[in-house]
Amino acid sequence: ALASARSDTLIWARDPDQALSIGQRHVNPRHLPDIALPPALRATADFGAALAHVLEGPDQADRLIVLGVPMSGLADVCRRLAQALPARVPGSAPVHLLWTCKGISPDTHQWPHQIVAETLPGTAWLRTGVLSGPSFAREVAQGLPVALAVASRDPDTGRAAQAAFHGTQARIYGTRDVMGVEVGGALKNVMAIACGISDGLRLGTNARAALITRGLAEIQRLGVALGGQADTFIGLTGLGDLVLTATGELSRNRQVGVAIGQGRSLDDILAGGMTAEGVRCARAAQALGREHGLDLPITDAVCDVLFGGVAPTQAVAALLARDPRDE
Ligand SMILES: NC(=O)c1ccc[n+]([C@@H]2O[C@H](COP(=O)([O-])OP(=O)(O)OC[C@H]3O[C@@H](n4cnc5c(N)ncnc54)[C@H](O)[C@@H]3O)[C@@H](O)[C@H]2O)c1
Ligand SMILES: O=P(O)(O)OC[C@H](O)CO
Repeated sequence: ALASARSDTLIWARDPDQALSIGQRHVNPRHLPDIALPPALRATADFGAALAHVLEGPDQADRLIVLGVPMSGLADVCRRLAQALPARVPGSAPVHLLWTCKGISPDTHQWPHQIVAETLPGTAWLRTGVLSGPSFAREVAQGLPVALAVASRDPDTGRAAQAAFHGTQARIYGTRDVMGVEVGGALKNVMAIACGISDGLRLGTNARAALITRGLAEIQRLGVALGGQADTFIGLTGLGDLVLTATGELSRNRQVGVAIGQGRSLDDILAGGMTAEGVRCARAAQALGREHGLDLPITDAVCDVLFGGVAPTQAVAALLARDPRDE
């Protein structure tokens, strides 16, 4: 999306073959082999060169770095940045740093913004935020329209993202609610697994709608307890991303759920190395819910099925057998 909006976009890929293919042949053979990437897109495997491109490039007005790695790689890339960033940035304009990952650290239960703050202590010129919302990479790479949100405590970061992404394809909305956006992004993956399980069991569209709606209530309950704003969860990064991921066939989290509902084992499904962030963050979400005394029944059911040896049909029966309550 960035490369179609501006011609000075450079991708850093740690694998030199990937970088060569993206930069020279404009194709990503590993993830999107059938899609032609914008011809102006450049790529490098040299981290220092990529950073210099941002810091020393001609357009100092809106210097933007987007970290497109999964949760498991976020701390690592931030540490690389911390080592490579100069003490004083050339020029006077700030550098804006966005991340796209959706999840919770399985070991420390940290949210992405907490990992960024810990590994990259802020300087006056580095402004940070999360880029999130309903966005299958394949559709974005095909040039189809997409609406996203950038959450940052610094409104300039939202404005920088708007300036960089807005074009014919993307709209970016700004918000200050970093926690709400990150909770929505992480928990919708858990709910997508639940919906996938339900669809794999052929429980019907009524059941799926119930899971989406009650799943959203669960996401909002945790998000508000952690300091997020209630209305964030009916926006792009809450309801929007939940609907996309719980119903869209391109979702890897949903695919995991469908395969489990059809009787496959988690180990077998993940053997090919697929990224399904909901699997890695479900237990952390459950633990955070317990810490805050919250009822998260769908998250509990997903954990029971993924890690507790509970059969999907048993988990559904347990959800239906819960005591009646007000909506
Ligand atoms: N794929 C999507 O449609 C999509 C859309 C929106 C948000 N997201 C979120 O963005 C994040 C990344 O998703 P993805 O699908 O691109 O994941 P991915 O697993 O395909 O990883 C993206 C790239 O990051 C690289 N990477 C991983 N760890 C790294 C490290 N330590 N250093 C350098 N590179 C590293 C991988 O090799 C890969 O090329 C996830 O948290 C996902 O939830 C994905
Ligand atoms: O393929 P998934 O399930 O990781 O979902 C991708 C994006 O998060 C959708 O917004």
